[in-house]
Amino acid sequence: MIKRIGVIGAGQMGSGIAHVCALKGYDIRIADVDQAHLDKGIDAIGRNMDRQIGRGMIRPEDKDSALKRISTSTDFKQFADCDLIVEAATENEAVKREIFKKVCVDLPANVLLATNTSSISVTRLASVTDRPGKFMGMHFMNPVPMMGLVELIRGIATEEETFRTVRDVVVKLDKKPVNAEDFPAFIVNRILLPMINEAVYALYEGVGNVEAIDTGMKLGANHPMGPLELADFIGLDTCLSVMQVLHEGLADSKYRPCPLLVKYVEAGWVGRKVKRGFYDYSGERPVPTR
Ligand SMILES: NC(=O)c1ccc[n+]([C@@H]2O[C@H](COP(=O)([O-])OP(=O)(O)OC[C@H]3O[C@@H](n4cnc5c(N)ncnc54)[C@H](O)[C@@H]3O)[C@@H](O)[C@H]2O)c1
Repeated sequence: MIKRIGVIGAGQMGSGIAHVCALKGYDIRIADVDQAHLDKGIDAIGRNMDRQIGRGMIRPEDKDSALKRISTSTDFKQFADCDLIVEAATENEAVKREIFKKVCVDLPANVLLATNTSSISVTRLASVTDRPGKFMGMHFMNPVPMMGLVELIRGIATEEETFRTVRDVVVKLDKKPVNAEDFPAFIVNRILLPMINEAVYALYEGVGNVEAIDTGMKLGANHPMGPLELADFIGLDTCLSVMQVLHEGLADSKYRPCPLLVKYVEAGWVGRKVKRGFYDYSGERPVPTR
């Protein structure tokens, strides 16, 4: 039975996961590289809960009790009394491998580990831990409080009990679990990210400008967000990492990341989180950059 959940990474996904788990009564411990990232994550949780209060989805007292259930530290030792740890750090395999090696030091053997990776092999990440049987993929969607789906991915060694326990948590969070096999980018991003990459190619080749491409897909395909707006929301660094995993993992040129996407990431224009991506977010309204 899971009561206490550790979250590694206080970015948009880690803070979202902590948010929904705390509202459902789980005690939460969050870690990040420094206190500034942790404080930013806690601020985001508070702001997003205020938005839910404004929409009548939760009560102010729900926010207060959920925030009291969350603690933060840069030290992984805080996870010693957790039942499950969900890793939601930067989408970079080397970073995640280091985290999983480090978190296993002195961690009680019964603690389950999950990764929120968008694309990286769950089996490979599990292999650096001391407990591949107690490891699996738990892929939440962004923004976590709004999105109803969680992809569940078994690594080759994942034990049935691990899978059932993590699945129960997802159901308790009122999210719909779907099972995906451990192939690069699983189901949702295998389909979504090549579409986003294609939109960047359309921009790169001058088929349309940012506004035309996003309006085209919103009104022409009934998508709630245009692909470039969505890319900025996901984070262009994450989009590029997923395309690289698809390209390398499936060895098919159809997944080649668009050079313009690479350039934006090289420039540090990684989307909404830095106020600059395919749109400029520094003013009151997003302004297309091309
Ligand atoms: N952005 C999305 O739409 C989305 C959706 C689903 C899954 N994901 C996945 O979730 C994960 C996080 O993505 P995000 O969008 O929250 O990224 P983000 O850039 O918003 O946050 C990443 C956080 O990880 C922290 N971090 C980096 N190295 C760390 C370390 N060694 N120890 C502890 N913390 C560390 C960073 O400081 C940062 O706060 C990635 O694996 C990503 O692929 C993202």
